[in-house]
Amino acid sequence: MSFSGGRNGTSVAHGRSSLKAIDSRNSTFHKPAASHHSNSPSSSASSSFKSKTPHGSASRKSATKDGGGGVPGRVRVTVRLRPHNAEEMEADSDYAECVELQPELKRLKLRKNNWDTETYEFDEVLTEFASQKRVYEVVAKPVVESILEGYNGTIMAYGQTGTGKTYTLGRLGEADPAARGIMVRAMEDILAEVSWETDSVCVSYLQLYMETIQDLLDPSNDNISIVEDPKTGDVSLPGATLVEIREQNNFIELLRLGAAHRFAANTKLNTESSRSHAILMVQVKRLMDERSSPYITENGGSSFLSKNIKPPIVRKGKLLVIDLAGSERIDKSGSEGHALEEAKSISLSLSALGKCINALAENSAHVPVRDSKLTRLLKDSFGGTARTSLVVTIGPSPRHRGETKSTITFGQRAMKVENVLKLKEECDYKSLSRTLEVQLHKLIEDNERQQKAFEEEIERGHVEAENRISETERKFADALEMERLKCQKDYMESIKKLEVELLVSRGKNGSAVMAVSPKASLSKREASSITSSEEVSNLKKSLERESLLKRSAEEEVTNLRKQLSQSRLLESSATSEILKLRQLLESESRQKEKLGGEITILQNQLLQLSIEADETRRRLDGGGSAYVPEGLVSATLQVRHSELNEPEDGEKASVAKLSEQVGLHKILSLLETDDADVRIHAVKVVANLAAEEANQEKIVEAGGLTSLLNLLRNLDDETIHRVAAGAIANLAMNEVNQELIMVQGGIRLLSTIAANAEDPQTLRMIAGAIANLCGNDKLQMKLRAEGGVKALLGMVRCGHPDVLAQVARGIANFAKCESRASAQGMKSGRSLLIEDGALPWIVKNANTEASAIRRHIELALCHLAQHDVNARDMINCGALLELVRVSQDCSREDIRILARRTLSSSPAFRTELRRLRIDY
Ligand SMILES: Nc1ncnc2c1ncn2[C@@H]1O[C@H](COP(=O)(O)OP(=O)(O)OP(=O)(O)O)[C@@H](O)[C@H]1O
Repeated sequence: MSFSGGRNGTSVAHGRSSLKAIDSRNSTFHKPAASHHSNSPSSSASSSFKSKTPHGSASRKSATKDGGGGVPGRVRVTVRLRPHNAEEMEADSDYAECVELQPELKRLKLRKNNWDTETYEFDEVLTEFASQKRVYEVVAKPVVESILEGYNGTIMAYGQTGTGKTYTLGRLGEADPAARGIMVRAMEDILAEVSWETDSVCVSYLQLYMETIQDLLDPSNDNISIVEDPKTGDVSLPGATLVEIREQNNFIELLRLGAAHRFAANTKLNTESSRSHAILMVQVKRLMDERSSPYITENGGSSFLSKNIKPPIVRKGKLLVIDLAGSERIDKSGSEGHALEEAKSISLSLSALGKCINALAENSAHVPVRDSKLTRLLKDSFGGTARTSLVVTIGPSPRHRGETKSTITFGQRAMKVENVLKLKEECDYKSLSRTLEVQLHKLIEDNERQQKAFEEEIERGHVEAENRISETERKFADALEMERLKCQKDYMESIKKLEVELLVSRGKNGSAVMAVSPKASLSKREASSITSSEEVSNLKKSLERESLLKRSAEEEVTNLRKQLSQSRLLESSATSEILKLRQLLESESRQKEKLGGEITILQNQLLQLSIEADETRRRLDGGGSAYVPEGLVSATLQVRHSELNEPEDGEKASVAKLSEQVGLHKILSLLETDDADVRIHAVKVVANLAAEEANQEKIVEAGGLTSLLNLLRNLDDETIHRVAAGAIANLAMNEVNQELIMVQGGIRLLSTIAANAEDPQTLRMIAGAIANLCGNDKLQMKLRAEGGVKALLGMVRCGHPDVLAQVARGIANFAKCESRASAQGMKSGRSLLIEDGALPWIVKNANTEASAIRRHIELALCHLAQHDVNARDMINCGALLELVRVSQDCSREDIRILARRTLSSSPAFRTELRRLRIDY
């Protein structure tokens, strides 16, 4: 809460930057520093913040960003009135409405007694006709929007058993989607906003029963402890089941499971009453800016880590939706045995909550947060740095006026509690490190793959070049060898030829020398020499050709050698590239190691923090008195529930005090004093005391009623008449007193005074008193015989709307008792009201503008119409047509239904309506 916060003038802890600056002892149990008042936290937030996130763009209405300073506001309180239930319809029609709502003025009027009301203002006032959608929008939507932006928020329902807390928060709306409650609608809005790639939504559902926290999703887990971070003040329940929600259906399933496990014990007040506080905890984690995720840039196929590595920002919002157990007083719950223990435990935790709220509202230095588990759980979620919305639920029944008043007072106090919203934002180093690690692995793998491919490529080129060289060399050697062999062969053949030719020429020459002339022998020699020189020149040519071939082969070899050296160069440059890649890899590994080191440091810090948290928790558990002085704790325990819940208004408190100090007998004795001023004052005091149900019996027992009737009888003083009639009207709320008033001739007396009085206030009191008596079945005949009905009808001459409202109430009560008596066979014949001439006035006023008058008359018409003996009179004076109008136009559905039922069950009405051709 800040139920935490800093001492006045000390700023509250928030965010990472404040971690070191906050001393854990001072950071708890104090009122937040800011004291701005704002009627509407949501409006102040919307004007103060423009958050730019991938999720919440600037267009979002309530986008908020506190820039570290926090958003001032206060707890927002809405009051919701439950419609009458069937039992109240039956039992309460004797009484005036207890509560009147003015939603347009955001006001609630609570009836103090027959003629007096108290007015309260709330942030919103929701009538019994408010739809569940409207309730969600008013109570919960601003809180849900805050959660999505990284704030803590709480929505809590407080009120007497059976006033609609679970209806408001927990309805699943499966049969009728319009009936979906706040829990279901809140999750719908959350799921519509979050992104599944980056965000998460987790839910726990718990109940706090008899000071133990139990897991509604796993009932065997029934003693969950509350853990509080000593530095940030964050409260968590590490033992609770945490379920990640991605689909609304899964959430509904969880709610259904939780509701089935919720412990419910019957009490006299409500057979389905919840005896535990139900707590739904929704944790929303959102990645705020996708651009701030690790900067890994793809660049032409090769990747590298940017120098600017920023951790992603994560915002964490925690929503608590709390359906408190019924707030009724222990004595009123009628519990015994185990149920009494339950009621005490509920009372203890609600008292503790009330005390914390009182302390916060009064800006007190100490907020007694440790008095109950409920307040410890709410420490970081009520007021303080969280946005808080409280819906107080009330019922319409005047019989529970005391509880309704207590609920309203609780709500009024809560409206004074300030909050200073704080953003729950942190850097996600873990996810950064995870992402970097993944990226690093990817880079290493990429590099290894590329290096391998490159090496393979080079190897392939190398082998290919070698193959080509050896092939060329082999070809060249073959060609050379062939050429050499050919040359050799040609040469040998030429030599052989020459030798043969030489031999031939020698043989010829010898014989010729002997046979022919020397001249002929010479010319033959010359011819042979010419042939040889031709052959030599041929040989030379062929040698030259061979030389040319050899040279071109040599050139080819040189070329191939060049190619080989080029490919060797290529290989060495590839090797240096590989070297560079290896270096890059090494530097990336170093970077990874460095990050690993940082992560280890952070983990150590985390460990250190959790050790400190454990120690602090141990200290707190072992000796809470370090924070809450012993005396305060025991004093707190002694404070009674009633003291806390109902700080009385000045006048009532002083009257109660006076009565305590002076004594009731003494005050009543002053009614008979001769001093007129003292007497009037005493009558006023008695009237005020009589407004409280608890005093009514005591006053009558001590003879107060007799004294008041004597005053009316004996004094002709208008003020005395007015105030004494008021006191008698209050006493007439009690059934036993009603009989005593009759026995002591009260009706005749009141009727006589009414006949002569002109003052509308005096008439209003008398009409109020008679109207109360009209609701008593046993007194019907006597009341009428002593002129009560006539007196009541006579008072309409005054025309004042307050008097007319009381007259109408009396008539409705009387008609209801008559109708009941007729149904039980205890009465026959037409209504005494009709006999006494009430019908024309009823018809005339049945459609009046004043709702207080109209509602009673509409009820009276329905009661009169129940019995066919009244039908003829009703038809004759136009009451039937009014009844038809009521069955169609009445703003209250229950009355419309009653009128319709009455019309269709009466044969006389049916015949008449057929005759008139009126559909109903
Ligand atoms: N606004 C409403 N409109 C119609 N019916 C309502 C409304 N509020 C409550 N009810 C009905 O009143 C009854 C009691 O309501 P609910 O159980 O919500 O009260 P509660 O305050 O949660 O009681 P408890 O403290 O015992 O849990 C239920 O039957 C419910 O349907």
